[in-house]
Amino acid sequence: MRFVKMHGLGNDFVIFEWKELQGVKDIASFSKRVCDRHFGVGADGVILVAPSDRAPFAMRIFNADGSEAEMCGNGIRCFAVYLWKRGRVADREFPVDTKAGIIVPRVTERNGKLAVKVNMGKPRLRASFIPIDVDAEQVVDYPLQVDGKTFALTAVSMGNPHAVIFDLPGDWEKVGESIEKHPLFPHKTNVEFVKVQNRKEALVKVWERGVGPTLACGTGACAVLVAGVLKGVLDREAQIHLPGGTLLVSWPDNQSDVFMEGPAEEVFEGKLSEEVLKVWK
Ligand SMILES: N[C@@H](CCC[C@H](N)C(=O)O)C(=O)O
Repeated sequence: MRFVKMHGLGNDFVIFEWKELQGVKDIASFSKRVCDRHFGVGADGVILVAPSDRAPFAMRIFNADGSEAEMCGNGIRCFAVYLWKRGRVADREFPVDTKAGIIVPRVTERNGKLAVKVNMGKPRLRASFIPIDVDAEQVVDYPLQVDGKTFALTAVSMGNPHAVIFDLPGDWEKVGESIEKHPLFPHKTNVEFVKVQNRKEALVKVWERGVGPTLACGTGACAVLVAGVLKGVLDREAQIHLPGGTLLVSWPDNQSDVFMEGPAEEVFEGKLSEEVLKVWK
């Protein structure tokens, strides 16, 4: 079973072709083992290049704990570069079928390296779409009690749920884990902790649903920009600085789609050993 290891700003993925996984009965436990950094290849997620009846390809993304996510911003940049480098798409811009709808990446170049600008679609702000069990049209600065402290939370869905907090507590990993599993979020949530540097730049740490702390999160960076605009603390285009590097995100107006641009890099190709595969077949 062949795979390709890729990353977007250190948020790393193992990419498989759909047909390679036909014998795998339990994709959740397969993904968990593949992502294990000691007993597997090691990654934040597994991405499948799958068939679609409404786009040339569908992207499926499984987190390191085996759960399936609706979308992945860094993942879709890797997905686009993977297909483009292999001549599997004719144009630099093409639609990709995801569980969050059709998303459109465009392969570009920055400083002689491949990069991808992605039309990430519209942010969903209604509480019921995120979903978050709060009786409100939009959830901006909702006071959430966690471990005896109160955090002002803004909820945004970029196809997947995000809880954005404009604060960076020392124990952000512990707080992130508690919010991910908070009963207010029926599908759990990703959590972003933000320090605004100025109206065009923010420093962000991410606790990802189904993974834990990661070096970057593309959908998270988009959610941060949208939340920052709603709160009036960020401009409509800003650099979102994550531990693994910087993404450029824009949201031209409240009715428009969100755009995200950043790099994606292939690291190595490999083959899973028969010994490991036996467990799932
Ligand atoms: N790292 C991703 C998001 C991956 C899915 C996420 N953990 C979830 O469960 O929603 C990104 O770059 O967007």
